[in-house]
Formats: sequence, C-alpha cells, structure tokens
Amino acid sequence: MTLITEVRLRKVLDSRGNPTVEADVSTESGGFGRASAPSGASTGEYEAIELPVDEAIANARELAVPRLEGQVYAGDQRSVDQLLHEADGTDDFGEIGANSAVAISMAAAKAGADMLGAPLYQHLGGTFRGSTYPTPLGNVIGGGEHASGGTDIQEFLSVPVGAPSVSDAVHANAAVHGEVRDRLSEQGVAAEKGDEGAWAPPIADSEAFEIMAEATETVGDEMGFTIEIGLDVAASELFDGDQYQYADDARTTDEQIDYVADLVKEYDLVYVEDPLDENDYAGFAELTSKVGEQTLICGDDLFVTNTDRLEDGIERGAANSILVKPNQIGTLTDAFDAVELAVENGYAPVISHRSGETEDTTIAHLAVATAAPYIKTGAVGGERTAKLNELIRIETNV
Ligand SMILES: C=C(OP(=O)(O)O)C(=O)O
Ligand SMILES: [Mg+2]
Repeated sequence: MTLITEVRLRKVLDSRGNPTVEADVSTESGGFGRASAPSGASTGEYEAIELPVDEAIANARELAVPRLEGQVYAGDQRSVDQLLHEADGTDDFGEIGANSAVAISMAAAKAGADMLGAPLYQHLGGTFRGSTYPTPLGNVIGGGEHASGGTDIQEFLSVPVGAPSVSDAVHANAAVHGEVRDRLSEQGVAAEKGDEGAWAPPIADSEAFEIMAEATETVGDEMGFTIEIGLDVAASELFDGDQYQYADDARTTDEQIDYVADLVKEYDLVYVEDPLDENDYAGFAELTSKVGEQTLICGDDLFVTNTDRLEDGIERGAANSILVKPNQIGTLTDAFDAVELAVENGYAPVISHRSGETEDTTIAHLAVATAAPYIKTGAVGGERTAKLNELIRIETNV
C-alpha cells in the first residue's frame, strides 16, 4: 500500500550554495521517495511563491504534513497535490511555499514509484512511455542574471537535433561546451562559468553567435549529425518598461521583434525562449506569426507553467512552445496539466531545470513520462549531469 505514513522536511544546499527544501516521503509498506526543490534567479513575475527555506519548512510542517500523513496514498498523485493546495489555501503557494510543495509532490511520486517497483517515468507516464526521449538543450554560453559580465542574452543553447540517441545528444552538448572553451582560449578570452555551468565570457552577443555557429558545426561534423542553435533571451530582464536595454544598444518592442526574427533567419535558430517581456502577449503573437513556422517561440516567464496563462497565450497565438518548471507552479499535477494543455494545442512542451539546482533527477523522468520533445538542463556540472546521466540510464535500461 502506498498510504503515506511520514513526511520529513530538511534544509539542504543547492548548486549556488543556497539553502533549499528536501522532502522524504515514506509509505505504509516501506516505499520511500526523496526530492528537493530547485530555485530560479531570473524568475517570472507570476511564478508561485518561493518562501525563505526555514519559513517554508515550518509552515509546511504545520499546515501540510498532518493532512498528508495517514490520509493519502503516494501512488495517487492528484490527491497528494490536491491536499497540498488545500493545506496552503492560496493560489500561489504563498503559505507553505512552492519550494516545500514541489519537494513533497516529487518525493511522493518517487515513493509511489518505489512501491510499484517501477521507474518514476513509468509510474508518471504509464507503461507505454519510455521509447521517446527529449532532445537536450545545452546551455554553453551565457550571462544575464546567471553571470555578471557575460552576454546580454541569458543562454546560448546547443541543440543536437540530428542526434540518433539521448546519449549522443548529451555528449554532443558537452563537446560543444568544450569547443567553445577552446575557441575562447585561442582568442585569449578568459571566461568564468555562470550558474548553470555555461561559459560567461565578456564578449558581445554578436561574437557569441559566431562562436556558437563554429562550435556547433565543428562538433556536428565530428559526430556526424546536425547541431543547431537555440536561445533563452530572458527578455524580461532586459526590459526597462519601455525598451530592451542591451550593453551597446536599446531596442523598442518593434525593433526587438525584428532583431529576434533576423537572428532566427541568420543563425537558423530552432528555439527562442522569452524573446519579449513576460507581459507582452501581443509581441509574442507578432513574433510567432513572423517566424513560428521556422522555430519554436517558447514562453518561460510568459507562462510560468500556469495553465491560465497558457490559455491566454493559446487564445492570442502567443508562442508555440512552453517551458515547464515544476517549481514555478508547485506540484507535478500542475506541471502535467500544463504539458497536456500545451500538447492538445500544438505547443511544444520543454521540461526545464532552474539555475539553482540539486542532484534531483525528477525532471528527466518527467520529460520521458510526457514524451516531451525537449529538456533544458544544462550541459556540464554535477547537478546538470545528474539529469543528463539519468536520461542516458533510462534510455539504455529499457
Ligand atoms: C532556467 C532559467 O533560469 P532561472 O532558473 O534562473 O529562471 C530560465 O530562465 O530558463
Ligand atoms: Mg528562461
């Protein structure tokens, strides 16, 4: 039986060295699941609330844990997540914190899988899932909120669209990361790494595009398949309420739309996340109508994994893809619902990590469980490779 008998919460470290919430869920017949909450830096205005960790843990212990222990089955994910919502009582997890909620939600799913003796992706997605794997989007050059002194565009992503397997794709992204390092050092550019392990060199975005084009082509030729380029512009961080402020330029909304549309054409971009401010549905719709046939226009801060915001986007034709971050919305059920609504409406779901991460691998399973076409979880670094290696394990064990 998967009746939850105990929920334990503790404070652990994330990859930035900040405290975060870890949850352990135990069930009546000995099932066990452990999960921890990630944390964003370039967070969307409409995300569920991440409370200070001590507060999140204390409030969840008081309000949520007594409603879960002895009351609900870990295998019944919708009921677990419904109880988390009821215990919280707000619509943004403002009482127990989305950090406590998501850790408990994911730990319960793992306890349910443990009792069933099934891999997590199979428990979440059903027995017919496990034969479709996501293409990993690998962050190899970046800046923005993830590294001071780096590029204006937050993430330049390696996208190994032609890779014959997840394993090849994961190794390709790591190779592109290495190729970028070699090119930067040939040019005498010293680069630190940002929060997600991407190089954060003090170069102009235009130079980053050139290095990306060369590095993806070199590695693609070596590995024998096509590697394209994607971006997370994280444009809300550039928008000052009037214009998009770049180091050497300022762009109006119309200019930003033209700039991104030109980049899509010039660099054959296959993926562009948050090209416009998180409140600009109209701008997203205009850009999507211009280049949506050629590329994915993905809403991260725009949609914040929230089905209400996604419905608004669908109505207006804003974007054709959604980033799915479970901690933006607080439970796996809500994340699943966002994926389903997206797929029903032809929007590509992209399962994603946060810039602050832990060794937790739930998102790798979520991507396989939902047959999501893409996962964004970095290219190198232990908390990133935890997910990438889990994908390889899932692929090679079936
Ligand atoms: C992963 C991202 O960064 P953060 O976690 O800082 O929001 C992102 O913006 O897509
Ligand atoms: Mg983003």
